[in-house]
Amino acid sequence: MATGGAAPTASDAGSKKKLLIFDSEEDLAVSLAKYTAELSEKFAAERGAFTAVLSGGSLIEALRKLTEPPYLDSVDWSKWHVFWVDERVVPKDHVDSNYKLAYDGFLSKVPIPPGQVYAINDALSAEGAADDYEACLKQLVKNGVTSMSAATGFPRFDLQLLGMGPDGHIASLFPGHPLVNEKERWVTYIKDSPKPPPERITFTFPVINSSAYVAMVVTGAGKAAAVQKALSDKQTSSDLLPVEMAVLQDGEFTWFTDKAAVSLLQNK
Ligand SMILES: O=C(O)[C@H](O)[C@@H](O)[C@H](O)[C@H](O)COP(=O)(O)O
Repeated sequence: MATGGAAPTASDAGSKKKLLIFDSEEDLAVSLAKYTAELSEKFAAERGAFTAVLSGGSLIEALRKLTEPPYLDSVDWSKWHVFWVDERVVPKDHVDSNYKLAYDGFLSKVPIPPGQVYAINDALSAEGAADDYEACLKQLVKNGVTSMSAATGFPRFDLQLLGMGPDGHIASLFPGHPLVNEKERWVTYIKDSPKPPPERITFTFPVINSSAYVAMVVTGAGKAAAVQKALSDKQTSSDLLPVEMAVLQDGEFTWFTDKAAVSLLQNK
């Protein structure tokens, strides 16, 4: 059931998957800022750090309310540690860089200490950058900045803020690509991404699925078919879209959607 006004619809109450449907992208952005600020406060209090993972794409625009009052002043930005779930292997000032996208739209507007923003090493090859990023994560686990999941043996990020492509991909994990089956690596690379640019590094499913919280931010009619497949009651185990493989081991997964994105769902 869709709701009127700014109030979201929550289904699956009680389970660890939630579906929020907003009337507009503006309402979604307001709610996403509140959700993220509350988790930042929770983890800063509990562990003295907040590890936030960003994707590229439209997500960064959806985070814009965090750069405005009240959050600009009320969030303890000094506790934030920022990572990328995937990054294109291009220079950091390149128009395709997810770092540049996030910097221009979000990071340049909030006082996160620059040493706590973990961009890829853009001087390396895709393979080298993935190795380097994984080594950086291992160091941060040792330092206690990033938690480990006792259940999975993979790092447990506090919040992963993810988008989904119209084909159901998340991070740089694309439908039918062998990388979706990676079980050992924390970070890996792809040189034949169907979405340009072709060379990227990406978190693997074991890392995504070890998260404490995931916000899956999906808007627009172009995503409706993938949302329908992912959220319809008739789940099949074969031929899963990457977004359907995002199943948290011990965490809370929240879909932030708008009406267009859920327009093909029967039971809203
Ligand atoms: O580097 C990337 O390409 C992104 O991280 C990618 O995984 C993105 O999140 C989705 O493609 C959704 O992008 P949109 O929200 O722009 O559709």
